Amino acid sequence: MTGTAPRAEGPRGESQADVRPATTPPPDAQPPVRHPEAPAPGTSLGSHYDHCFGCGPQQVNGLQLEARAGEGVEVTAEFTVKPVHQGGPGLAHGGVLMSAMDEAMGSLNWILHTASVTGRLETDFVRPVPVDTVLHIHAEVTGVDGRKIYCAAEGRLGGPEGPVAIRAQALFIQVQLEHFTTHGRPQEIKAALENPDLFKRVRAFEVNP
Ligand SMILES: CCCCCCCC/C=C\CCCCCCCC(=O)SCCNC(=O)CCNC(=O)[C@H](O)C(C)(C)COP(=O)(O)OP(=O)(O)OC[C@H]1O[C@@H](n2cnc3c(N)ncnc32)[C@H](O)[C@@H]1OP(=O)(O)O
Repeated sequence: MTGTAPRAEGPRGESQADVRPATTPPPDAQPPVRHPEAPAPGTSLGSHYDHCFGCGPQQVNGLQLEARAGEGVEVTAEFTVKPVHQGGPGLAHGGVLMSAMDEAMGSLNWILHTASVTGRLETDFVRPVPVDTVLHIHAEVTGVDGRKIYCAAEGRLGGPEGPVAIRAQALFIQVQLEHFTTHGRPQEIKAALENPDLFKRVRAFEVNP
């Protein structure tokens, strides 16, 4: 009996011939460029939104990730795994670890001076990550193709040179400020727009990309 061959399609319905890992830059992607007004290497990037699960200081059960600018189009960040982040007993939840990688790669926006959101995120979990561990994350942009921003990140245990526990690749898509104002719940958008620093900072990306 001959079975039906599985459909050879990519995540967005591409044919097999077009399938390439969606988070790997195509050969004609441009190398990323550090924006001239990007924060100086070593500078803390701060939170893009106080209530963000990834970086918001007011989100007490969030990740409270603090990223710093690197020399290139890269950032470093430390994530301390707390009991509230558990999956298995005494171990970090995989989805929480993915969030930390997502947030670290999202903070590359400040280095490129653009606003972008995650379109696709792929993760390899290499080692378990116990509660109380500090995950040392390094994230970088690997290529830019129009609105598509290709990123990669690693999380290491015990120090920036420690063993790799998690690897991620992502495709971020550049968006306008209206992405947030159109889709976000009105009460949070209103409050965010009343924060003039945040609004100016993000709007500046569109005026001076
Ligand atoms: C006043 C308030 C102020 C607040 C402002 C704060 C700003 C702070 C600055 C920065 C924020 C940083 C935040 C970091 C947080 C961590 C990051 C997250 O977790 S973000 C949340 C999770 N992600 C989403 O919710 C996206 C949901 N998806 C969408 O909204 C759309 O699908 C979107 C925008 C991603 C794309 O939609 P389209 O209509 O704009 O564009 P199309 O044409 O569909 O895609 C453009 C290209 O990208 C490819 N593409 C899109 N998604 C893809 C996918 N999943 N896989 C492969 N390719 C994909 C497409 O094939 C297309 O490629 P081709 O130009 O034709 O070559």
